[in-house]
Amino acid sequence: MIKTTTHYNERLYKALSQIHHIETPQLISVTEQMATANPFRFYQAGKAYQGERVYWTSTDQVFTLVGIGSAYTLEAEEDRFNTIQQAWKALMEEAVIDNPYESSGTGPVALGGFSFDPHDHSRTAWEDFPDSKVSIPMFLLTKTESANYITVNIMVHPEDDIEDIYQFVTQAYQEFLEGGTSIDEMPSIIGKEEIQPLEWKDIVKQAAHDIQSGYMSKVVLARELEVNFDRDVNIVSVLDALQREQQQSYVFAVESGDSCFIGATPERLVKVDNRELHSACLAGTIARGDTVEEDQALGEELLHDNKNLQEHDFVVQMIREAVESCCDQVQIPSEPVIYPLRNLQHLYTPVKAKLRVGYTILEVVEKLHPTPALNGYPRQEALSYIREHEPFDRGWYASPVGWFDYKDNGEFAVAIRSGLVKKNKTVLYSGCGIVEDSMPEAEYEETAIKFLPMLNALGGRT
Ligand SMILES: C=C(O[C@H]1C=CC=C(C(=O)O)[C@@H]1O)C(=O)O
Ligand SMILES: [Mg+2]
Repeated sequence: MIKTTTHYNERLYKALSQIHHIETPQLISVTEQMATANPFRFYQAGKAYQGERVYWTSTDQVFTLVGIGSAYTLEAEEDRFNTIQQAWKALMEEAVIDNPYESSGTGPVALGGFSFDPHDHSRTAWEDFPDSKVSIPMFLLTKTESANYITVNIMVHPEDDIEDIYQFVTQAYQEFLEGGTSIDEMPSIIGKEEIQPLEWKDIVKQAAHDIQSGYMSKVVLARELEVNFDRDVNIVSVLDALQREQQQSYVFAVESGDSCFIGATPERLVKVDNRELHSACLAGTIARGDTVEEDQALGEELLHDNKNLQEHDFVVQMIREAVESCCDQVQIPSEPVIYPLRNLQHLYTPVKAKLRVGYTILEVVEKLHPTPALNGYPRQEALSYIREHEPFDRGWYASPVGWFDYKDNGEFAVAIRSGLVKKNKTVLYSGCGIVEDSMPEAEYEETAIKFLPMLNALGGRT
């Protein structure tokens, strides 16, 4: 249980009292430090806000955000990154913020993400997820290595009664802090189906051929795996399993309407902390070995394999170009290293730089997305190819998912190794980089391994 203090209620009341005769809605945000906090219990306690919860933890698993409810939601279709940035800026200029803490990710924070391709509107499964959606949660838990914080955000409207809001928030707050119930058991899998695997191999063959003829240099092609359960999927138990099993990965869940987009991705798009920028190139894959020797031999093979080095190199080239256009002191090692995960190992090149004054994290996201790790190279040719040949809408798969705060710090991951959960049905996504030497069967096997993190967490290991 988390203990709150009277002091906090006083600060909340004081912040609310600062609102007099407003003509437009205004955000109030009050942050308090907590002695202890359990992110899963906090998430579970927010059950009444199902459809408006977000979970996020960084790859080192020492930074976690849990958002419950929505004080305000920003969505945009046209010029989506810029439109959201402008709306956010306007909202922050008017906001009443009481946050005595320095920690990034406290105070007003927006959590959410974007679709892969706003020009692909063959939605179907993705009707709950617009092209962009970030929310400022009503209740935000921020857990860092050394401290826990709770931020309450409230949008006050001109006609609102301050006393009513105060009563509502303090009561809801107390209920939250009591914590949720224990984690439910996972339901059982009753059916599992790979969607059109043979057709997918044909598309891969065709793509390798089109690359050899010079249409483009690389394209990432994905496929789907449908999993059905005897009852509704319990999001917290999947998060719990992902977090235990997938070290070195961002574990996330974004609920929207009746659906939840969930996964454990190793791929960072960008992190900005006090203008220090980190990005990553992660592409090129091989299996893990059964013994240490076999594992190392596979790693060595990957580090010298031309096909995988090529897949990786397109990512490095493009990210370098994007980062150099908005940063100084860009540092990118000339050779990749191995990034080991539970089920596979990748080629990895870290990127570090100093973000120039005047650039926001969303501007960087716009420049970087989609990288050739999930799209291809050149960008437009690969995007058109995916639109034309992949027989489904990617929705938010392979897209930026993350957060940013009012001090312009934030982090976005690339949401791969993920799936869309809707009640008792889940669709998983897995893709791989096709270059001129790609072999359909080997790429098929690679996507099969990439399904495993989600499949295992759902209880579907065979
Ligand atoms: C597109 C995916 O992986 C990308 C990230 C790392 C390695 C990849 C590869 O080797 O093909 C992919 O580019 C996915 O997992 O769905
Ligand atoms: Mg690959």
